Amino acid sequence: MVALKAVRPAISCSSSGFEIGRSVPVPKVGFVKLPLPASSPSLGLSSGNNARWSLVQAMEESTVAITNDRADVISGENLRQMATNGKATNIVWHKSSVGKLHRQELLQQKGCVIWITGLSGSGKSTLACALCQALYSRGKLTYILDGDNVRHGLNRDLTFKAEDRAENIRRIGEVAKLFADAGIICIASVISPYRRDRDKCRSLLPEGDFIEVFMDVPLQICEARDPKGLYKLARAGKIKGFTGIDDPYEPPLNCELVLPQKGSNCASPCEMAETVISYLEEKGYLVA
Ligand SMILES: Nc1ncnc2c1ncn2[C@@H]1O[C@H](COP(=O)(O)OS(=O)(=O)O)[C@@H](OP(=O)(O)O)[C@H]1O
Ligand SMILES: Nc1ncnc2c1ncn2[C@@H]1O[C@H](COP(=O)(O)OP(=O)(O)O)[C@@H](O)[C@H]1O
Repeated sequence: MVALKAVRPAISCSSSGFEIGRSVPVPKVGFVKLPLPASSPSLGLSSGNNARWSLVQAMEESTVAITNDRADVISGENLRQMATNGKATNIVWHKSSVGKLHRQELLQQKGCVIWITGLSGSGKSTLACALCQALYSRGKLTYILDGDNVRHGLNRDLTFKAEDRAENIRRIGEVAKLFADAGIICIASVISPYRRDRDKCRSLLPEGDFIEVFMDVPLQICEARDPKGLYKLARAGKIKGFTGIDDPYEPPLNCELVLPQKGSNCASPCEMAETVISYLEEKGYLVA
């Protein structure tokens, strides 16, 4: 049994067998103090005096859960972003009278993130543009976050080392979350080679709103395309740590859509865009 202590205003609740991924109902408005797991090798946590705590702001009938070393509101009022987090403390979410539902009503669509992952040259940017165009012609608002482009501004300080790639993906995931909250269909087109980094972005969004699309194109085809000549440079040793050559790419294990290369044939970008649009229609993202 783990007691959850309220800080302000006074509330309390408790849970038995509190584990990673388990959720706890929160009875009233306020802050709950959640113990992070006492011992979890995967999180690198230790027990006893080193046990860590996390403050989460919650409302009546919200549900709080611990995932990825972090406590968060996962249902009830849409307050996921309210968690005291990282190095920032004593921060309180300021709510607007115009919310996501109003914006979605205005746009006649639902905000979500379409996360296109795959090797360099697999066709991520081409699909992103085709999708943007096809949705635009249906009167739907999208915004593309392309890895190459974001690295010209927001992420210009980042290299291609694993930790910088992780930070690149974290920032893009957070920005994509804001676009989705704006009611926009956000299309992220990034190699995002590590499963863990992609899964963290998924966990930022409500269930269903992160739609992972894998460009399943073999390395030899991407390399033969080589539109920027980067594979050639990587093979010549002039670029170190190039994804697929001397840096890893971890394909998704369980994503929403796989756009496969069949032998030397590949669906056209427009056909691929239609596949994604059919998915959005089926899941209700193209209506408010
Ligand atoms: N070392 C290395 N490895 C992979 N890619 C490289 C590298 N150096 C530069 N580039 C170019 O950067 C583009 C990928 O940026 P991303 O932000 O999508 O990469 S990542 O998600 O952080 O791995 C990628 O663009 P795309 O070809 O559109 O994928 C490359 O053009
Ligand atoms: N569906 C497709 N069929 C054939 N060629 C494609 C397709 N999609 C993209 N390409 C070509 O592949 C190359 C890489 O596409 P790009 O979208 O830049 O990939 P990425 O963004 O993954 O690096 C480009 O020359 C593009 O014209």
